[in-house]
Amino acid sequence: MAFSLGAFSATIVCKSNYSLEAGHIRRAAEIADKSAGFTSPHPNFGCVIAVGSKVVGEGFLYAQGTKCAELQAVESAGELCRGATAYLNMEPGDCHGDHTSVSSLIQAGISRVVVGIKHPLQHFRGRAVRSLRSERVQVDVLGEDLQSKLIEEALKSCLLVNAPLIYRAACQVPFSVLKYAMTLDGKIAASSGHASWISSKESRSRVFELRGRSNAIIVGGNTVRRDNPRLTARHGGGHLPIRIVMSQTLNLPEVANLWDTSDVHTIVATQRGAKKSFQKLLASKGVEVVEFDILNPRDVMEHCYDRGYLSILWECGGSLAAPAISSGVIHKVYAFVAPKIIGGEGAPSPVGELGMVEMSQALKLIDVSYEKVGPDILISGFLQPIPDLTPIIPSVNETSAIDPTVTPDDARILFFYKAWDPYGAFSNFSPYPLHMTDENGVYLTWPSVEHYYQAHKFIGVNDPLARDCIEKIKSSKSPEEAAREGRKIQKQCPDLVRPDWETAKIDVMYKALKCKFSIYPHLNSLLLSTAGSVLVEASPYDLFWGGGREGEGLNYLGRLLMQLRSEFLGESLTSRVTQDRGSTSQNITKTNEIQVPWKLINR
Ligand SMILES: NC(=O)C1=CN([C@@H]2O[C@H](COP(=O)(O)OP(=O)(O)OC[C@H]3O[C@@H](n4cnc5c(N)ncnc54)[C@H](OP(=O)(O)O)[C@@H]3O)[C@@H](O)[C@H]2O)C=CC1
Ligand SMILES: Nc1c(N[C@@H]2O[C@H](COP(=O)(O)O)[C@@H](O)[C@H]2O)[nH]c(=O)[nH]c1=O
Repeated sequence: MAFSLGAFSATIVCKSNYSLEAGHIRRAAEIADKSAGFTSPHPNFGCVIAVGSKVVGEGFLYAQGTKCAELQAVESAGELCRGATAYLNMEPGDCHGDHTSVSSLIQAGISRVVVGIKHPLQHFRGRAVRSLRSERVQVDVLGEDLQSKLIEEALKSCLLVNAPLIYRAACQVPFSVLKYAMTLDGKIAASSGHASWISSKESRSRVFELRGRSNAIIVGGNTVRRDNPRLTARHGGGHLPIRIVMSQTLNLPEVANLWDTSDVHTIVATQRGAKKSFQKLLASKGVEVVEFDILNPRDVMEHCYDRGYLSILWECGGSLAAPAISSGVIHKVYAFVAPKIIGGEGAPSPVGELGMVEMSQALKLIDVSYEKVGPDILISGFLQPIPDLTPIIPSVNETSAIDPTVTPDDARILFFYKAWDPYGAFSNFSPYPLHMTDENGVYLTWPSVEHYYQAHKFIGVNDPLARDCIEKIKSSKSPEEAAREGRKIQKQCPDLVRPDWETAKIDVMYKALKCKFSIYPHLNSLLLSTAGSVLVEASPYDLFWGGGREGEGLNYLGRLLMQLRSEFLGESLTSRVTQDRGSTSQNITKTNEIQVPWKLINR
């Protein structure tokens, strides 16, 4: 949609009104932050539409796949959008190719957009800004087009809201926060190891909120032995992070709160080969065990990065906090200081041996905040400054993903995983609604392939509970919620799962993929544009649908997409292997024999 030059020039604002501008951007950042951690991992977007000082519309993204912040704000402002200014904490990513964020602003007649920060990922960076400008919408980016002390502060609030994404993108590990509660004399427990409680109820509620913003909470084996923690977010609703225990010895109790995985998943990270019998016991309780050659904080963080985590909260004691700090994976510290003295020469302190001998070597926190929480003081600050992304991204590793002409090895492999990655539209979590008939020929709409797939675990089961589960999954707000719901019910109520699920699931998936790539022309083109490349879902832990960390996964999602591509290209690979016109699962089994050896390629 084009605008007349007259309308454009009439909306040039006086840039001296920085206090107003900064206020609206800070509000966009504030509402963006409301969804932090709720459905992870996704960036936080907020949009405020204003006419002068008056806010006429607001919106924030709840999770990927839900209505974008800009569209919500436009809908709430209605006709008042015409000629108004939209304030965005971050440039939209439009990772699903639908461009709703940008087009909703343009179509509503927004004449100026103020952007807090450009998108941190290189393949999105500047794209939405260019699209808006090409439609003659005036775009001002903080720090580039607008500069002042107030603007700098507003820019900082935007950086803080998406700090996890920025650190993750720049450092190739998730954003990590070390949190501890200590007495005024610097102890995190009495010399007996007893620690409940040092901080006040108010402080501990604050910790629940911090947990709710994180993808995972980490503790060491000793904390499990000593405290038997639950590590859940109990502040009333919101996201529940998974729990990670780092234990070299696996000398852990057979019964522990963390082994109850009915609501939240637990991972035990350990040394390769440690106590196999205990590993089996954990597995029987639904706890995932991940072995590392040498267990250390950096490798565990790289593993978490591969799993797509944005933000980690370390709630360990000092002996684990020290190597985490010295290996450079901790970015921020939250210290709750209680006005209590416990004494005790052997009482543990928050950070163990760092090898420093002079005070001048001490690590100095940056951007320190002091806050009174109940009777305690919360001191927080960064150990590493928020990275400046411009020169760092893309990293060498990212280049091959961004530019498909760059190949990591001889064969051309396109990895996809998270929905906002360059080929993220191939992910089942990318939010493309499917319109499909059910077994009675009735048209139904599924918000994503993931919703469809998860619900089909329970379809055809003659039990009203199964039908309730289907409805619950179908109405899940996001693909992540649908996945969580489907997996949870499957685990807790195996009787509700259709008996043929293991043999039917590939056909169910193929049907959903075929619908997705048939009804969205740009997805169809994207899939066809990959002809000649091997598609691999880079999921490090789903060894059926994904490719695994080192190629140990079966990559069925990648295989089905390649099969679909062949079908669309009219050169069915399977028909060359076999004339069998049977089910997809039969075809795919035969196709296995001629798969490109992508597993040989080291990512
Ligand atoms: N006030 C507070 O905020 C907190 C207090 N605490 C208290 O602190 C005490 C426990 O402290 P602490 O033993 O330091 O804490 P942790 O148990 O959290 O960390 C140490 C344990 O981590 C495991 N680990 C795995 N990899 C490493 C590695 N590379 N380096 C070191 N350890 C590794 C080991 O488990 P394994 O031995 O199984 O191999 C080790 O014993 C308890 O008394 C607890 O109550 C704990 C957390 C917070
Ligand atoms: N003692 C202590 C903390 N300890 C941390 O909290 C964990 C217990 O969590 P949960 O079982 O979920 O209540 C414990 O294992 C340790 O990691 N935290 C605090 O905020 N203040 C405190 O005084």
